[in-house]
Amino acid sequence: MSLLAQLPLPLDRARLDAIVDSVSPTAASVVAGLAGVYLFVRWKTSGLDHVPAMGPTGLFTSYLGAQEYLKNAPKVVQRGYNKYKDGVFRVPYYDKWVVVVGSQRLVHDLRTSRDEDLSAILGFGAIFAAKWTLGESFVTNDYHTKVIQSAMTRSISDRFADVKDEVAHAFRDEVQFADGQEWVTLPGLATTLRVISRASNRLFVGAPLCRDPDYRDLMVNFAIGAMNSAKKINLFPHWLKPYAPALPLSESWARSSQRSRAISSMQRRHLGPLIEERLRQDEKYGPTWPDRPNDLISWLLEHAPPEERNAHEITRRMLMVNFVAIHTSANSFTQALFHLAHEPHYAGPLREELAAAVAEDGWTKTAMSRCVKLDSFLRESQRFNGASAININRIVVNPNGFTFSDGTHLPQGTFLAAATHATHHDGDNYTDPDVFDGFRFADMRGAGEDRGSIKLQMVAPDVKYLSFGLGRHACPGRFFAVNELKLMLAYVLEHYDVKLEGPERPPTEWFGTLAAANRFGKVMFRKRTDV
Ligand code: HEM
Repeated sequence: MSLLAQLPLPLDRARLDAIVDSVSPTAASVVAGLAGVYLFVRWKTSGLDHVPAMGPTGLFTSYLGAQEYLKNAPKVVQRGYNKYKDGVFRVPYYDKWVVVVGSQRLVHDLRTSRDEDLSAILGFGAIFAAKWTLGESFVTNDYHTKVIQSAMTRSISDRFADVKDEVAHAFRDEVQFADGQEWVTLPGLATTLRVISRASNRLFVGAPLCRDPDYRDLMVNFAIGAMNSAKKINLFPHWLKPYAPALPLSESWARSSQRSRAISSMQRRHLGPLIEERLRQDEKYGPTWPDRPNDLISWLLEHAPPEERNAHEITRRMLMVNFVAIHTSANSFTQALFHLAHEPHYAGPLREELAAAVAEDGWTKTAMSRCVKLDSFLRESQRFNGASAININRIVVNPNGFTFSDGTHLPQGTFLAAATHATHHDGDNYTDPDVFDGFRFADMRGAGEDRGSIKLQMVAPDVKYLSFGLGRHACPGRFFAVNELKLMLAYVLEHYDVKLEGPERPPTEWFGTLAAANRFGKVMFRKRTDV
């Protein structure tokens, strides 16, 4: 059976067969020859023979392992973790072996590693096939990360009221009741995506643009297109990746012409005039003119290298930031919403806590940080569901390789990651790890001084809680994300009762290593009468 024929995805078989049939015998021999050389080189040069493998390691048989991994990534990682929890093991991808770090001591080595040894941005770039989905500059200059860490995080308090206002408007627009209708049923993920995109963009570009349906659709479609394309491009070996976007197997969106069109539409129809006006004012008055908007456009312009201080490149950066912000947050919120709808008994204590915090501090960031149960509920949902079987993706860039504190050595070019899902479901780390316990972290924080401690808060990564990564490259957007998610859940709790249509919580959907909230899961909303 050919390798293409073995791809286990929802690919259109008829189209696939047509492509294979249309290839001439000469072209087929050339491709087969190249593939043979590639496989041989890949097999000989991985330099990972000392790392135990999950699945066959033969020249061709490792692809069967890759097929199995694509279908059952969390199970394969779990098997490796059960066996090699104190060390490392490797799992087969179609284009490489990935070394998975199980041991907490070695995960700590990841946390403290230097960029000269392990590259996070190259790891991130590989996962999202950034070269073909977001553009090369995402990897070559990640100044947007510094912007998020500094100006954006500093502005959360100042812009809190705006984001709260947008959350309220967005939910009111989404959850519409006909006359006399008691319950309204909505798709969880799609509804959340629209609310998150508005709330985030209230911070990024302000109103009314954040509400413009055309702007929102361009942003969300870019994010969805990039994600879907990355998943498919990563099924191809490195040498075929440049051609992958042109094949009918991958999203037409990933072709550079389509991507350029998406960026141009956003620039022409929405962001271009705003950015150009901002540049004109900056030129005239310097970067501190009165009423200069405190938003992402201003922050990016302050930090962009000179060659990127133009409408096209800033538009591209805005799309990149939306890409990293929207999917992750929407996924996290939808999972938490499914939990609340599945177990509505959590609503009472959460509402009580919220009412007390708001009575004390009003609708502020300080009030949100008082909501220990709300924080715990969201953190537990991220622990329980996660977004990936493995994360903290790194690539060894030091030509001398990377050596862990237990002496395990990995050569330059090795791709590695931590066993997030298995760590989150390890009975040594959490009591009853496979049970969703919304107030788990609130209970762990206790009632004394530790209650206010940052240690078990949602924003605080540690070796047992890896949803935001770890170390210097831990998610810089997490401070904003957590406040936004709390505001959204707080709004839902205050204004609606929620429940599911059926008895089962919509199961998480897996694509290879990536986990996502169920696309088809629905949530029912009822207006609360006592507010
Ligand atoms: C619940 C929502 C979110 C989750 C679960 C999440 C998760 C993550 C994870 C796992 C990483 C990789 C960390 C590592 O490798 O150690 C990451 C990196 C990153 N995230 Fe988030 N994220 C979220 C929201 C956001 C938001 C709202 C933004 C921007 C406003 C953002 C911007 C970024 C950026 C720029 C990086 C790359 C950091 C670097 O390479 O140094 N994220 N995120």
